[in-house]
Amino acid sequence: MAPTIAITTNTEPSKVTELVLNKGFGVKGLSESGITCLPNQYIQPLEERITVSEAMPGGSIPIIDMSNWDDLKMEELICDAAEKWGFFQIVNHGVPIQVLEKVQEATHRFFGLPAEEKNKYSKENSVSNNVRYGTSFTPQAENALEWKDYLSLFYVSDDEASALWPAACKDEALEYMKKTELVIKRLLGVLMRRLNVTEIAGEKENLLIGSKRINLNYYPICPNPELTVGVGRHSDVSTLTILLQDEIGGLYVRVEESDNWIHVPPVKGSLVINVGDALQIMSNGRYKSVEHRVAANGKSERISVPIFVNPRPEDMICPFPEVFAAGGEEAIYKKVLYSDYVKHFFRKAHDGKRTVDFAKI
Ligand SMILES: COc1cc(/C=C/C(=O)SCCNC(=O)CCNC(=O)[C@H](O)C(C)(C)COP(=O)(O)OP(=O)(O)OC[C@H]2O[C@@H](n3cnc4c(N)ncnc43)[C@H](O)[C@@H]2OP(=O)(O)O)ccc1O
Ligand SMILES: O=C(O)CCC(=O)C(=O)O
Ligand SMILES: [Fe+2]
Repeated sequence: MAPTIAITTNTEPSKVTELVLNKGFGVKGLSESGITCLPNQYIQPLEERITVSEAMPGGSIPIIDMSNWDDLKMEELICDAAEKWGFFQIVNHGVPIQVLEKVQEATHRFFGLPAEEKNKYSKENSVSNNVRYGTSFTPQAENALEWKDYLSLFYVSDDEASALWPAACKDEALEYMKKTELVIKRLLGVLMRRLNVTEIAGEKENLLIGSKRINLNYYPICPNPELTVGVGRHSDVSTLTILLQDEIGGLYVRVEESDNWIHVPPVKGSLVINVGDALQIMSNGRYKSVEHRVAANGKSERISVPIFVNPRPEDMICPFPEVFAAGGEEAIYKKVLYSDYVKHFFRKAHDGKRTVDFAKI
């Protein structure tokens, strides 16, 4: 049910916070309350807004067909894309389309629940830190809020997921995680070969795929999309992110340290893959964890479902020794405890690539 309070640009910030955060309506509740203009705390500074003029026309991140695993050309395309763009899309990846559609339906089902149901999983109310319903990114640290609600699920075991994840989405989220396991291992196998890492087992397996987090992102219709963002510029802190987006579009990726951004067009049945900070660190900067952001939309709601594949929280991460096999290359990142790295990321507002400076020598 939509909240009954009338919200305008000048509604007292505390009233907006009460509704969105404390009562758990999220920005979805704001959007459905009938607001016709954006409350002040969502207005982003000019330099953070997404303008079409910055978007590079014509260019595109690679779309890679994965139907033939023995194809050496495919391996080259994957590694080249991870080095140059940090982003690519995959098609014919082996994850059944029904699994993708079901997790999208489940995402709509979860966000369609009444606010008091969703709010049982807020930071304050959730029985576990591994299940969290929230809004924006880090509302307590942000000067301007972002137009997004999310549910974040940290995977520990099937039993824990069964017991703690919301019934509206747990089976579908788990199935999506399971059915993407093979393609994740294959992608990492390919990426590791170029770094002279021949086997993903033992410690390497922990460092590359030791933990997983799945987020369900919901971007409601926004009354002034040009004044705010769905997600601000950031790079993921994962090893690799597997992202399922719907048909709406709005994800932009920074082009090689320029001020240009490129749109990632929705391709039915595809998955968007991006390198995260942990892999940038472990590859000593060879693979790029690239800034990306999401525009708000004035006409349609949008959902996306990223799986963040990560080291385990207790792992120390640093460049793999194999990367230096050829000699002559110096380490540019030091050893950091992965959970310290993630906490550093979560405790500040989105600020683009500066998170990785935390691990710079
Ligand atoms: C939300 O919008 C987002 C999210 C993203 C995410 C991009 C990613 O790459 S996520 C992948 C991150 N990697 C992992 O989760 C695996 C490793 N996990 C860990 O190290 C730990 O589980 C932990 C995440 C550090 C949490 O450990 P815990 O001991 O429970 O620590 P806390 O003290 O409770 O939390 C630390 C700090 O982080 C905040 N936080 C925790 N979980 C989340 C979450 N799911 N979403 C947002 N924030 C979270 C928590 O509030 C704490 O901050 P305080 O200020 O309260 O101390 C990309 C873009 C987006 O827009
Ligand atoms: O919604 C999207 O397309 C991307 C979301 C994202 O970057 C994230 O959740 O880390
Ligand atoms: Fe991201």
